Amino acid sequence: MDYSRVLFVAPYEELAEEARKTVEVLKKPCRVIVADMSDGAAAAQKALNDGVEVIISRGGTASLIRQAVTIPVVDVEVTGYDILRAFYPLRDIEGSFGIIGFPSVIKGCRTVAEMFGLNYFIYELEEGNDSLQSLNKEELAQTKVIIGDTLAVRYSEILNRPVHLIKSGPESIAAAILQAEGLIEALERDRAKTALSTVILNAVHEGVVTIDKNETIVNINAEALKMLELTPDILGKPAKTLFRPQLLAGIHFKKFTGHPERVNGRDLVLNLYPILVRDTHLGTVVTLQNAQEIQQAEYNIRRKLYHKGLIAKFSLKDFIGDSNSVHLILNQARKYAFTDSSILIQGESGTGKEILAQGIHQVSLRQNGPFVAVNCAALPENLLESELFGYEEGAFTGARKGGKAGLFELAHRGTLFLDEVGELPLHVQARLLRVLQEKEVMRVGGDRVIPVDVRLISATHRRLNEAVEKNEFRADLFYRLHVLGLTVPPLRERKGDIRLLMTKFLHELAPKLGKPKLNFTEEVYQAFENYQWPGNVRELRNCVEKLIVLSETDLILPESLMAVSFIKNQNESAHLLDRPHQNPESQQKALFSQPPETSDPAENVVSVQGSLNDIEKRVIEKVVQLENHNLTRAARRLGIDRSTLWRKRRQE
Ligand SMILES: Nc1ncnc2c1ncn2[C@@H]1O[C@H](COP(=O)(O)OP(=O)(O)OP(=O)(O)O)[C@@H](O)[C@H]1O
Repeated sequence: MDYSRVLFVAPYEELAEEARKTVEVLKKPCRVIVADMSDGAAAAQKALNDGVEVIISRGGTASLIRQAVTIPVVDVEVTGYDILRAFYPLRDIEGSFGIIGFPSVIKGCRTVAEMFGLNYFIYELEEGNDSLQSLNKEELAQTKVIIGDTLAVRYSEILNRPVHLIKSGPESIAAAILQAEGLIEALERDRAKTALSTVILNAVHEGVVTIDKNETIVNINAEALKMLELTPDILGKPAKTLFRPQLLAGIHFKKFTGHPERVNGRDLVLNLYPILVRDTHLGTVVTLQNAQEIQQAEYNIRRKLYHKGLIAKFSLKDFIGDSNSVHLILNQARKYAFTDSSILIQGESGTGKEILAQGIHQVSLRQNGPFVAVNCAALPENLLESELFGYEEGAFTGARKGGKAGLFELAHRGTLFLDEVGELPLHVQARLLRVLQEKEVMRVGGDRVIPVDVRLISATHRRLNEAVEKNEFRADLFYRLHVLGLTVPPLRERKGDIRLLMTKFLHELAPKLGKPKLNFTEEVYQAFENYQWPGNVRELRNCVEKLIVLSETDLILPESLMAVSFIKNQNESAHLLDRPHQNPESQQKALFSQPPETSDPAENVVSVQGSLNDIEKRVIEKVVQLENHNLTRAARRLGIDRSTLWRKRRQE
């Protein structure tokens, strides 16, 4: 114990003397001064500036000091020994005694006076009112001697009687000093705890504000001060200076987390925790987080976890073509890129719809965000919903522990590309519509909403407006997806692009395949221009690649076309080369034998030559055509899964 931390204010010299002796015996550092009543209080106040933390005093002086300072004041209690010591020498005095003092002294005195069989009267002083105004004059007149504490001694002249002071003995002084020491130790422990929690509170990255049960701010950490641009004088102010009263009203027994709120002009996310001690609400701890920082962190996590495959590879420059329609499409695409509206790209399979979607993302304001693509036809129906919207742990059997973020969440601040959007089942369409309206997703099996900022680009090879008419696609969703539209014509309608595409693909692929000098003959160019390309640019690219691989000289000759899958059959290739202006429909039909279709398309292909694969492919295409490009129905009719159908159509 530091010498300067405990001050003993003795109201009379003899007590001071006794205190000094006790201090020496106990070897406890304690400064002792003599000062009575208001002088004692003034001395105590002054001592605060010297770092005194506990004061010891006695009787009325102790009461006055307690009123003057905020630090703990220990009373030198009047013990039974002290009272006995005071009464013993007076025990043989004839006549009555007066006992004047504060309640703590009176009680013991009464017991001792009765033990000695004395006549006595009592005058009890009140804390804060130590006047003798209501003293009974008659009683006083019969009294020979007064016993009391320092106050009685002070009034001895007015009382006009001998006054015997109840002095404090060494035991009570020692008890007070030890109690003061205990208080200093408790203060130390308290300080250590406070220092620890202050360090913890200031080390956390969140703002923390503590409010007591009277809704007063009692603690605020450095981060909260910084976040809200406040100074520490906010302490002691009502909580409503910072928070809406309604916000705190409900926080008595239940924590409340993730609450977006504007505090002191800043957008924050608040968590409120009630402080409960044995079910009694003692206050609230509010933690504050910067809404933007949370979003950024969430976004970084999303990117980190799913960085693979979330980047757009193609730019608009990769969309090759010199026809008017291609120029028009690219022009529109560049304009659309600068908006945030949904885009629907329509066009046959292989016309480059995904290249356009990626290209738009690359020039859009979201270019640094993720590009997430999903093929709605390639995913089994039962998986589609959880893939798009994510799921919470335990949402269904086999759901991953901790749940899983959906593609919408992954595409946050970026673009989500829904390929084959026309294949979305109706119940998923309803959910998608809600997400687009609310701009937030709820994971499957979850109950919290997650705000998402996603630009949607969809693509379809179906005529979606016809699907709407047939009630296969929701009209409201169609209009939401089709705010802006792009239609990519099939390759057969822009034959002028064929030569350019052939050359580009040749220049891109031939060096990679170790045949940098390779060229097409004019006849091959023409044959390509004459073909109808049902698989569009994808098919053309694959054809070029195969021709490169199969070529044995530096020139690709018309004869090489025989080896290409779509015209593998010699008759067919001759047929295609001979009749360049045939329309696509009749050309498709030509792939099937005569007589024309019966009710079961499979019957139409029995006589078609070629490998089993070719025949299967033709059956599939025929059924897809008969089902008006509705892949779900086509798959059902073929007796295969929708995703299998999608895979088979893509297979070479
Ligand atoms: N205009 C184009 N320029 C260059 N390559 C193209 C073009 N159009 C298509 N391609 C080629 O065709 C392939 C398929 O393109 P993409 O996947 O964008 O077509 P899609 O219309 O989305 O097809 P699907 O409807 O079957 O998904 C691309 O990988 C690319 O090689």
